[in-house]
Amino acid sequence: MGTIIDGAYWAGVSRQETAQKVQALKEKGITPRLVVLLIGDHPASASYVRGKEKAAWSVGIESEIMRFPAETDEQVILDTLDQLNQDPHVHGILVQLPLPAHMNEQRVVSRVSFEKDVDGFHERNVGALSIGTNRMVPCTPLGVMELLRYEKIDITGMHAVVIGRSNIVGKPMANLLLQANATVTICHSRTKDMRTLTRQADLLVAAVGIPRFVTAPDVKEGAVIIDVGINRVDGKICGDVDFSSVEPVASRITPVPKGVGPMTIAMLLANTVRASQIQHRV
Ligand SMILES: Nc1nc(=O)c2c([nH]1)NC[C@@H]1CN(c3ccc(C(=O)N[C@@H](CCC(=O)O)C(=O)O)cc3)C=[N+]21
Repeated sequence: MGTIIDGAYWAGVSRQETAQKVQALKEKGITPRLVVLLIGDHPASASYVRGKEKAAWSVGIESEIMRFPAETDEQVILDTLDQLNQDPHVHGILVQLPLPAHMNEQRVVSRVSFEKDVDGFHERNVGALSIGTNRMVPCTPLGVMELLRYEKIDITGMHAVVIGRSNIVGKPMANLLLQANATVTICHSRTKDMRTLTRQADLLVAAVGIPRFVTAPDVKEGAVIIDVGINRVDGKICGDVDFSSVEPVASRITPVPKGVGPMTIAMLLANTVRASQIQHRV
């Protein structure tokens, strides 16, 4: 039976560490500040954004949500970002994704100054990660690495298989695992005979966005299973892993909810503090 990794617990530990760093900054007269841009009225996005704001205040980070109607001109968003980039009281900027279809996602995301890019989506931060000079690292894969560290799982030499190749999770996840000396395989929608690959995984990261995609026959006995999926099925949230069939085969497994999700939020707060430190050179 796999031990369940308690992401909600570890996120609390991480938030406490962050809260102490916020205190230290405040003693120097610096109050970390995060601004979240929410464009359109995607209901899930609105709820995530409120969760982020609440978490920020809980560690002493000031947070503000700027809301824009879905039909807003992209130029209005770019101008807003230029202003926020200039504002010395703003340390972190996050543009909630997905954006309305008429906007160019990479253009908008890369308009955030790379020093305030707490999502780590700016081209410059992406490039830094790929050459190992990490600056801002995307929150979800960073949260996975923190979970592995907290759980004392040494991935050196492990065969890590990542399912999914998105810019937000799959690619940065593969880069971080590689930096930690895992042997990394990335699977995706065009991969042939995926099961043969996933069955070789000592560490399997599921980031496909398909509910219960990974089932017991995809998994090697004793593997560590990290479920990054957040899917809504019949009003309930479930992961990319079929938890009930996979859990008995795994050595450790993250649940959904209360697995990687809370760590993502905790890493957003940690990145905001890091951004404040970098901008004030402390
Ligand atoms: N620029 C940008 N950055 C993001 O980081 C980003 C984004 N856009 N767009 C949407 C996705 C989604 N995302 C989640 C983070 C935490 C939970 C989370 O903590 N979920 C709880 C459950 C919450 C619930 O019950 O609804 C859990 O897994 O336990 C979920 C989803 C961040 N995203």
